[in-house]
Amino acid sequence: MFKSAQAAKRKVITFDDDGETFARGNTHKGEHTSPPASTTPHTVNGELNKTLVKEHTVTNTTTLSNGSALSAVSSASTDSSEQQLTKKQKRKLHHQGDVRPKKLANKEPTTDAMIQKAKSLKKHRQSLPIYSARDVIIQEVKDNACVVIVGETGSGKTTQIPQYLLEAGLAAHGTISVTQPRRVAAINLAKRVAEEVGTPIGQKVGYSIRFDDSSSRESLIKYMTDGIMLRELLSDRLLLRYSVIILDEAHERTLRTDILFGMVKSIQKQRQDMIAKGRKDIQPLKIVIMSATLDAEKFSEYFYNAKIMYISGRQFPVKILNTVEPQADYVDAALVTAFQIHQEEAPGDILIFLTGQEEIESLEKLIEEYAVDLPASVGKLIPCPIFAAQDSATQQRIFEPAPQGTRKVILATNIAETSITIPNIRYVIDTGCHKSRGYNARVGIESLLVEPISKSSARQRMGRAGREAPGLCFRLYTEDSFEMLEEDAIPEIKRCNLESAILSLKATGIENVTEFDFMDRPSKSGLLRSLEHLYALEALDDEGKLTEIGTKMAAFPVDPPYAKVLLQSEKMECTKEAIEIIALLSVDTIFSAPSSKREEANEARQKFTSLDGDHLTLLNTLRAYESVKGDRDWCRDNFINSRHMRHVMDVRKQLVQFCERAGMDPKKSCGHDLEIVLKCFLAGFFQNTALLQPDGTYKSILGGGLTVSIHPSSSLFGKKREAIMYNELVFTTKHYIRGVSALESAWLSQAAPKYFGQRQA
Ligand SMILES: Nc1ncnc2c1ncn2[C@@H]1O[C@H](COP(=O)(O)OP(=O)(O)OP(=O)(O)O)[C@@H](O)[C@H]1O
Repeated sequence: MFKSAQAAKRKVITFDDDGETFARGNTHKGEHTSPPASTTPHTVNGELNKTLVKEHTVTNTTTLSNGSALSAVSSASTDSSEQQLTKKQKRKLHHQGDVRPKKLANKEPTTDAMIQKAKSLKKHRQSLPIYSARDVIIQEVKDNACVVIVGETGSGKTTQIPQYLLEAGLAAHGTISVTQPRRVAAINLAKRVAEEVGTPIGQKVGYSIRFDDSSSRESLIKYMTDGIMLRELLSDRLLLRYSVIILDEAHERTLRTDILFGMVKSIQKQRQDMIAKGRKDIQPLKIVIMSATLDAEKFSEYFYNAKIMYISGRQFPVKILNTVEPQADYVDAALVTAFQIHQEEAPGDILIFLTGQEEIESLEKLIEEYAVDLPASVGKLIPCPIFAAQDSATQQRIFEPAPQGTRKVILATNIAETSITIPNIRYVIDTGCHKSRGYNARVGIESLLVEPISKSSARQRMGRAGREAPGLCFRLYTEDSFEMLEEDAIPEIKRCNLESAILSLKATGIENVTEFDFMDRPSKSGLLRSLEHLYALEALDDEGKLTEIGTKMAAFPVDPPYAKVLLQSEKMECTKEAIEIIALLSVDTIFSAPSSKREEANEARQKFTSLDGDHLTLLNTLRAYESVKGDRDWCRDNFINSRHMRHVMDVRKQLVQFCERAGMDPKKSCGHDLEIVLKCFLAGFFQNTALLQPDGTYKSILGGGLTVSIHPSSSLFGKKREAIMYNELVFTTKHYIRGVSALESAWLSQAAPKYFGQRQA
């Protein structure tokens, strides 16, 4: 690796300049080429933005593609749907346009500035490729119970379609909800659409993510994570407050989205049946499935042969450049490429896709180190990390503009891969890798391994450029390697722990989860293992029915073992401490340890370290933090991440509310008798235990006695205790455990007599 910016400059990565340019439409090689973005003035307006409606032959499909004005409608079916929109009907639509916004108009504190901003964005909205398909989309959604929409990244699906449906009156009987797999997307899309609508966030347009609800009963468009939608199902089994549910980024096939597919499909049917039986108080539910990279036929089939609409056309071209040679070290290659771009390409920020926090932080340091040597004429290069373990406020920093004369380089995991528009991104560097979560149902162990991404992911990554101007996408792998990638990732439901999902299904009244209408069936062993664990947690009874404990557990916004801890804490009179520790565990870590000051940081941490392990160490730290009222200087001096601590306080507040709602007293404390807290955690984590072996290693109780290693970040790293409990076991380079505390082995059978009794039998 090079040691200075000059050296960085000398080392060069060669990219194949014959790379295709994705000027529009789908992403098949060679289909839509145009000259390199950097050398071609983009001739998008007036050509690429136009949208043609034409018939797709085989299935019940409408293709909306580039090349001609909307008036050049050629298909019989879409012809008629467009022609059906006569002036009179258009007026009617306009007239129908939602009665509620009018009522709201008086109440909303819409400022002139907001209205002006919305006006200025109107032109942009109308320049989006999707705009010329507006009326057809509205008509198709009105005419069909379910529609699948496939449109190029950046074409305007996520921000525009909900607004079109709102404008067409489809929120008259309920909110239009848009689900997102990631919270950062939910927040930013809502903010953008609120701006476009011209109202403050949280009113007409809102969002809801775990521990942060910025929506109201008056919200007509609501962006939310798929997890929140599942939670809402617990209190509104027919999702009656929604008139339209848009399941966005459906290609991601997260576990929760897959469960939602089945749930909304069934809810739509139930509502239809009720209406057929004459229920005047029930309205039909519309379902829209969206993505840029989707196996549309499969989704259509699942949703009763739903109508498919293809919308092609992207705003700006993105040229793809593959490396000529495979890269042995993609982090190094990303570093070199970033400096190459910075020194040779036109202004515009860079977005690099990496696999995880550690990699991001190490590249951040390298960039900072080398950027110091850059000549003044080049301007600064400022790294800006984003990964899932950050709190939402930290994640928002990537959206802040870089100071004038500097260039921002965002270092992201695949958290930034779909949905979001990060202003000023012109260059994407795709390492071609991500961390993929796996689950071995036989032994019940999760793994997190670096693996190649799918073609679909590569296209989404590329699509983060070309949203405000032409872009370049540097793929740090060869074109042949791209061709060898899988088309789509394996759905999470086939490779994940299913406990949360099963608990949600049971809590919404689905007794026999094995017969649930899954789009892709999870493995039998995965289902059985999760059912067994829920039984051991006493969430299910001998017949697999949800118990009272299980019902209560499902109401908490945390994974089943944590929910069990909260419930147990009431009996053991340590709810205060249980809430606090769970809140502390909700962030990746509350400690900061810059590599240049690692020793100092370790020393500072000793002050809070408990001999009993991480749970009580965290609690000690919280107590110290509270005693100084969260003073920032104190945090800095003690290497505590103050942002993460504020997030912890926020989560604590929310958990307190959940406990109160469940009729518990969140102030119940065990005082100084902290052994009780560890016993309480054991009620949820009795399976996550390991025993010390004569050779000094630890063997897990789960998975037939695996050798597990305490993670170096744990306060028990290198320590020997008779028995230990952990919150997390993940296979990376070895079986690492995190969130570790010491136990007495005698506590085990007391904590879960059912489980340990069975095992001994
Ligand atoms: N926060 C924002 N700031 C600036 N421009 C934005 C923002 N959000 C959206 N846009 C603009 O609106 C366009 C459409 O964005 P939208 O998210 O609706 O596209 P999409 O088709 O859903 O893309 P994807 O498939 O990548 O999610 C973007 O290309 C960009 O030009």
